[in-house]
Amino acid sequence: MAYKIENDNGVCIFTINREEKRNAVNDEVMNGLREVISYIKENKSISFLVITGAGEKAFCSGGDLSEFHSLKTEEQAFSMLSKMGNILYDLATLRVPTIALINGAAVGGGCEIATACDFRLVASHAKCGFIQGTLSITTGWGGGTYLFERGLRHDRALKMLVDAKSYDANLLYEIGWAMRIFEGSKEQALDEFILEMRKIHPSVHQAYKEIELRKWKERNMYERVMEEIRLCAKLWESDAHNEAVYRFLNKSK
Ligand SMILES: CC[C@@H](C(=O)O)C(=O)SCCNC(=O)CCNC(=O)[C@H](O)C(C)(C)COP(=O)(O)OP(=O)(O)OC[C@H]1O[C@@H](n2cnc3c(N)ncnc32)[C@H](O)[C@@H]1OP(=O)(O)O
Repeated sequence: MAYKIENDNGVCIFTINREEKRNAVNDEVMNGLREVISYIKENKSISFLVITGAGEKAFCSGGDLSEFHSLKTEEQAFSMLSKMGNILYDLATLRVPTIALINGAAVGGGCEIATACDFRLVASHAKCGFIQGTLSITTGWGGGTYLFERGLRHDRALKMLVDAKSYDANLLYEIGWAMRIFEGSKEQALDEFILEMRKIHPSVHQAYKEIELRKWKERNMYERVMEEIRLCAKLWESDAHNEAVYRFLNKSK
């Protein structure tokens, strides 16, 4: 199965389980994310959602280019991008705190998933970046909009997007994208973080999130995410994008 969902005493852990593809997101993973979001909405005993990837090499390498490369037109691209864009919006607006447990590289859409989460705990060896520019596209799942809302200095957020390269963990911490860097096992890093969080009643965590989400509603967050996705869909059908994806998929041949 392309994903795993576990409930560890009120902490719901979603693991993308496609190590051989560096945990790239395909339709099955998207449907899994939908499933976990619905589960949390219906199950009030869940206090946290954690997203992570299988193995140590990658948290998530973004959209599965071998599957999504068949989408050629703007409308075809928009249909896939907006499906994931809606899922990420639902994730970002969940009542419970969300934690990206970044066990390895988070690039492209993987970096967008992490940015849509409230907290980013980053393994010291992990490199993360919005590398979409190297594929002649922009962030296609709303990640640019979330990044600009995350309180990073504007120049640092913008530079992270236009650099289109991966940053190491120290730099991610320095610019304020990573909340914490960890050495050793991700399970231990998560346990320590959850232990601190549990000192405060879940209703308090949820009340603070509500305050932030109200701000987002007033700032038309959903509409802005959809406009971002439309921009990416337009670039998706360009020759430059098609050629870049072809090069990636044929790099070792
Ligand atoms: C679609 C939405 C869009 C968005 O909105 O942002 C995107 O996400 S665009 C996709 C952006 N992602 C990429 O461009 C892929 C980037 N991948 C990498 O840079 C590297 O794979 C890595 C994540 C840094 C890991 O490097 P490494 O450990 O050296 O692994 P390999 O590169 O050798 O990959 C192993 C294996 O996995 C396949 N792979 C990796 N990422 C993807 C992907 N996103 N889609 C499909 N396949 C992917 C890679 O092709 C290798 O396959 P094999 O050669 O068959 O072993």
